[in-house]
Amino acid sequence: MAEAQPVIRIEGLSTRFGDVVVHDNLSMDVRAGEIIALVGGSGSGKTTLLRQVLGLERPSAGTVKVFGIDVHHADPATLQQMRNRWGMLFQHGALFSALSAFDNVAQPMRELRVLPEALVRDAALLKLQMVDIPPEQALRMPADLSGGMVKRVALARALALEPELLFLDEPTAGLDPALSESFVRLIAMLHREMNLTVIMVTHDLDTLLALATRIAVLADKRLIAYGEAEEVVRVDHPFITEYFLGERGQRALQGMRDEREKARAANTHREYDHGK
Ligand SMILES: Nc1ncnc2c1ncn2[C@@H]1O[C@H](COP(=O)(O)OP(=O)(O)OP(=O)(O)O)[C@@H](O)[C@H]1O
Repeated sequence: MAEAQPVIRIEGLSTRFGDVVVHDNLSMDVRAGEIIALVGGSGSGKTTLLRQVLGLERPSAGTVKVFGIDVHHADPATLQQMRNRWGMLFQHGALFSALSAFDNVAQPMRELRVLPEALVRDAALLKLQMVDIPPEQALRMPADLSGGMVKRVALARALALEPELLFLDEPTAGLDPALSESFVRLIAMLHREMNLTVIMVTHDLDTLLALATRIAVLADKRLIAYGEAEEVVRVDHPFITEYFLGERGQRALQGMRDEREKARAANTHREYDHGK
């Protein structure tokens, strides 16, 4: 059977700023339902790549297709339609400070100019509820919200148009470990329930090992590894050794293995119980 078309296809992408080459002939696919973590050292070109996939920046060479459409050659109407099919959570400037939490989430729906206000209201409250913001908190202004709440409202906003594809730029940056963990659980739940494909840039090992189905590692202007965590850590490269195999990395990897073992044991029990 032919494989389904990837949600994102990057082919032969090169980026240079003046004399500085950031990406050199980079290719990668993202399949429906995956959670891809994009990692790499500072300045390795992660944010630039994300912005290129979103059509905000043009690469010097190569193509980026999202939903099978070339992002950099789509006409404005097509690009707008594509934008309505993806959501993004930026690390900074995630919310409009002059709008309440509710209005921030409602805004992408209002911009469509086709939905009746009653529907916008219900949908915005539902999205806020999904991220655990109760209706009585919905009219609070961003300045009055905690960092964790701002992230959750921004996530609700990214999900406002029921996207198929979600971009996350450092989703847990600035959150303490407990809040990070609950944010990770929230993303995992939304991924399952909304059939999302997710691509995230993150420095946080615990986040990426808990969520990513595949990890893409950018270094030396190339994708030096792209695969499941256990495959990636076997690639012999100084960045991978330093990032994944230091003390913190080893601890996070062990945590991931323990979680998977627990899930496997729970599944085996379930199958056994069904079989009885
Ligand atoms: N518009 C631009 N003009 C010139 N140079 C740029 C521009 N945008 C990015 N760069 C350079 O491209 C390189 C990659 O930047 P980018 O922000 O994509 O890296 P990153 O991997 O996201 O880094 P970090 O983890 O520190 O955020 C850097 O050297 C940066 O200075």
